Amino acid sequence: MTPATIFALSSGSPPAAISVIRVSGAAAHQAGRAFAGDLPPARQAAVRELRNREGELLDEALVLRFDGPSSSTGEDLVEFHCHGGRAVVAAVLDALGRFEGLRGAQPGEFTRRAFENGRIDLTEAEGLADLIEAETESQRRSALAMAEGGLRRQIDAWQEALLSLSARAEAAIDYVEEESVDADPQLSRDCSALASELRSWLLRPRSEPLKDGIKVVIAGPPNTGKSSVLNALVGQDRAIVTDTPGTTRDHIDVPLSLEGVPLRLTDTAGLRESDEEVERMGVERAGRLIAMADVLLWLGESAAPQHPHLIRVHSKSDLPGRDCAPPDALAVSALTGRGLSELADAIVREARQLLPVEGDLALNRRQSEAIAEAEAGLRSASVGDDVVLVAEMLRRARTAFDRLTGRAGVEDLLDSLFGRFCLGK
Ligand SMILES: Nc1nc2c(c(=O)[nH]1)N(C=O)[C@@H](CNc1ccc(C(=O)N[C@@H](CCC(=O)O)C(=O)O)cc1)CN2
Ligand SMILES: Nc1nc2c(ncn2[C@@H]2O[C@H](COP(=O)(O)OP(=O)(O)OP(=O)(O)O)[C@@H](O)[C@H]2O)c(=O)[nH]1
Ligand SMILES: [Mg+2]
Repeated sequence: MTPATIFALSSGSPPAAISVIRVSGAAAHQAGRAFAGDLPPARQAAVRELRNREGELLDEALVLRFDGPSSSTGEDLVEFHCHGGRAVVAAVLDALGRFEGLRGAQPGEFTRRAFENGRIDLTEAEGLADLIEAETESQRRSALAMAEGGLRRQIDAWQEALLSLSARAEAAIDYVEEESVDADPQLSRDCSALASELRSWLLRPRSEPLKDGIKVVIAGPPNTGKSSVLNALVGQDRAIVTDTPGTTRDHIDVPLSLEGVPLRLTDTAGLRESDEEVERMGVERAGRLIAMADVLLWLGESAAPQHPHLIRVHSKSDLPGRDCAPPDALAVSALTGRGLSELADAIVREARQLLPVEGDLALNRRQSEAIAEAEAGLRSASVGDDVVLVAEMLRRARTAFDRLTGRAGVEDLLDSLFGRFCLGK
């Protein structure tokens, strides 16, 4: 059965200067012609009057036609670039809904069709979802590399290598018609080499920190100026500042992008023994947050906790007698702004070490798990002494890659992936 023809507003919510409405599916061209009079040649834009069934003019719009399979969905597709007024968009969507065989699209349904029609694989669809959610430069670059097939091409190369390993194993089986056939040592070595290549990919930083932000926690004794440093870095009065020690209780979380590096800054309660219950709870939380910090900013003179990414801050350096910072600390004043840009630089430097290297593809959890599965198959194949088992292990690795690209066994995850998209994508 041919899938329904779907339509949706693909651009942001009106009012807007222009709104793009897309129609994809077997009935798209017919509906487009009925709506716009006629359609321009494929991949060319033309201005058309859009009229409803009664002949009433709804809008003057730029119209684009794409002929499947050469379209983003792989189906026949029409785009209307309308004036972006609320009523215009509502009238155009309403008119489209009246055409036979057309229905409103679900979120992500255009992309899902692109996947189902083989225009993109699952890793590219994941990249597109991340691209639409990207808020920083590094997120954008990383998502785009995935969306335009960076990982897919790599997987294709691995699949090809696997296929030739499998062919060698199968050939050995066919050659000797015995129950058990000794493995070929060269084949074992080649399996092991491919397994090691996969391992090197698994050892790289993952993509999640790029999306969620590196956790930068500001901690230290009470009244050392932690909340003031947070406010100064963010450039906004987010945390309450008073001269009373113990002001901050609940932690304050602020997303922040510095030089395209995504961060989550957290201000915590000043650490001290307290008889007061709320403060004690705050201090407890601070302890947990310090333990989970990716980067720790430590304010105060007392011994800092052990941390692999520690930045010591000598705060209030504008005050008399606090002019000079210890050699391992940065002199900062939230009041005058002294040292703030050095502090920002230091944070960015530490955070970068925890993020994927620019230009390297970073894997998400699902992708890592599939590659780990393929690696396990290859490792077993490399130590297998019976070539029948070796062939079986290589098949297991191939299946893992098929799941990674969405060629097999992924029905369960399609709804959750495509549900991440906005309507019209
Ligand atoms: N107006 C508009 N802008 C858009 C999109 C869109 O659908 N409409 N896109 C939506 O994702 C993105 C662009 N991606 C696209 C990907 C493939 C094709 C496409 O027609 N591909 C054909 C033909 C390639 C060619 O020869 O130029 C193909 O691959 O066969 C179009 C857009 C972002 N901007
Ligand atoms: N002169 C000067 N005063 C500062 C500076 N930073 C903070 N202060 C003052 O120090 C006091 C405490 O600042 P906060 O930022 O609330 O300190 P805190 O570490 O968050 O304190 P708690 O939340 O109680 O742990 C306030 O009176 C601030 O105005 C600074 O750079 N220079
Ligand atoms: Mg505070």
